[in-house]
Amino acid sequence: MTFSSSLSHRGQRSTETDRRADALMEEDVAWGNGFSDERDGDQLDRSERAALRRVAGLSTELQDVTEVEYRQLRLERVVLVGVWTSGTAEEADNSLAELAALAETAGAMVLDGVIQRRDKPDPATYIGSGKARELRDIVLETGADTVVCDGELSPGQLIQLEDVVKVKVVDRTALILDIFAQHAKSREGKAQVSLAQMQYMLPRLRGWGQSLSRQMGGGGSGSSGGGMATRGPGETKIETDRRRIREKMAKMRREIAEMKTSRDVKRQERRRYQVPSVAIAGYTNAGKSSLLNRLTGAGVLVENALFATLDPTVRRAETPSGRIYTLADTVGFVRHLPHHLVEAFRSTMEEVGDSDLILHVVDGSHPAPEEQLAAVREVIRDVGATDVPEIVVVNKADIADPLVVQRLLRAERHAIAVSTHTGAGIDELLDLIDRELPRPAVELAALVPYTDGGLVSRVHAEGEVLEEEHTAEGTRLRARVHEELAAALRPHTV
Ligand SMILES: Nc1nc2c(ncn2[C@@H]2O[C@H](COP(=O)(O)OP(=O)(O)OP(=O)(O)O)[C@@H](O)[C@H]2O)c(=O)[nH]1
Ligand SMILES: [Mg+2]
Repeated sequence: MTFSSSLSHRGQRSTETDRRADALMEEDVAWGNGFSDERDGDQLDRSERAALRRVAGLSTELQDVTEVEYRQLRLERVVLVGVWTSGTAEEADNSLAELAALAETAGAMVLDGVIQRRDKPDPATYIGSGKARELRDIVLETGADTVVCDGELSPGQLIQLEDVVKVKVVDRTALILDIFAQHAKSREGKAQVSLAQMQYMLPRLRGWGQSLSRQMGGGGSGSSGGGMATRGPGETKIETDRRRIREKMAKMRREIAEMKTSRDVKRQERRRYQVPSVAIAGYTNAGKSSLLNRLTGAGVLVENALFATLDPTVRRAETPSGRIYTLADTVGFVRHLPHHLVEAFRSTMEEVGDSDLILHVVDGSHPAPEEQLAAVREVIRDVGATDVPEIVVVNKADIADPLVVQRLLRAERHAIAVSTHTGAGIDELLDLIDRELPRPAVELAALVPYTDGGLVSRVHAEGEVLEEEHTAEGTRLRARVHEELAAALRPHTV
């Protein structure tokens, strides 16, 4: 392959897809490279991680220096395009604004965004063919190198739209997958994302026949009209690639299952000690990590980028009355979460379903907070977490329209307005958590000798002290505790 051929629009897709396909088929896909399970977000800031990612990406594709510069530029200049099929113009704008935020999170520079009103996406080119040609003009005017579509496109649509606009076309699903890949930190998170990427790419492999066959010196490369499958040696190569990806996926599923087991064990351990668990859920960028920081003082990564958090980070926290509970930060939800990702992240979300209380954080300053609440609830329903009590935490009260905050507080049965920035409402929230946490089952009275002081500390941490008095014989307690602790206290009960 000559460099000039890689500059043709076909070549662009080919080199990109070569790289992705190769990366997927390498024995060790980037996860599992020394990142431990315990890495949970406060170690690297995002620019460092992004820098790490870029270098790692280059090392697999580096062919010559000119090409490196070309690639770096290429990913960063995008034009967005959406098809507006239903709802108001404002909703359509919000959707595109969200796509812009996603693209920026992925490291792209957004140059322009266009929306087309139509009943349904065009089966051939997503937007109508006339609009596709206009889009081509915008691409030329702005010097964009990538078009990002606000939906999931079929392999055929991607290719046909690329043929018109003559730059790379990416859909929302691929974009979200890319962000997930950049941000997954734990071994399990990385494995889940890789699996989801493979699932997304498998049916799209056919369109890459050209590049794959060219790679092995097959005949298909320069021939015109070979956008879809090419026959001959390339076909065989694609079949081999498909089989290898399927094998890799099976292996990954097994490994994910094992990782899940070890996480379940940890969770059961927490259960055994009856530590109540609180999960912070909510739309991406709502302020979940900021809230975790406020409530626990943990230094978890916070930034104004979508999906800053991908792996659940679990912290120990304490209610004002001194009861211990765990507080888990979770990955942000987003509308139209690609189906594969809902599946892939099910295990992460199970944590939400398993918790005793959900703090559902919503950004009160967002133009459509109700939509975000609904989108998150849909996923919560998906993972069967509907029985878990929920507190709606309307965040960013410092910058939100007070009328919107009032509207939300009125509409939600169990809601509180806070600002993690100013700290407003946080004390009330802590009290609310204290009230909502499940009460330990056994109420008892005991006289614990001072020689057994450890037991008293446990009652404070794991149970709920109702009365306490220090007497000559020891500590006199009335408390609610869980079964196991009740058994330990039995010799001293009065
Ligand atoms: N003005 C204001 N900004 C806030 C508040 N809470 C969070 N933010 C900002 O909102 C952005 C997102 O905060 P995060 O805590 O990272 O949000 P998140 O929900 O964890 O986001 P993801 O992990 O990406 O899903 C950051 O820029 C925060 O500084 C608040 O109370 N007021
Ligand atoms: Mg976060």
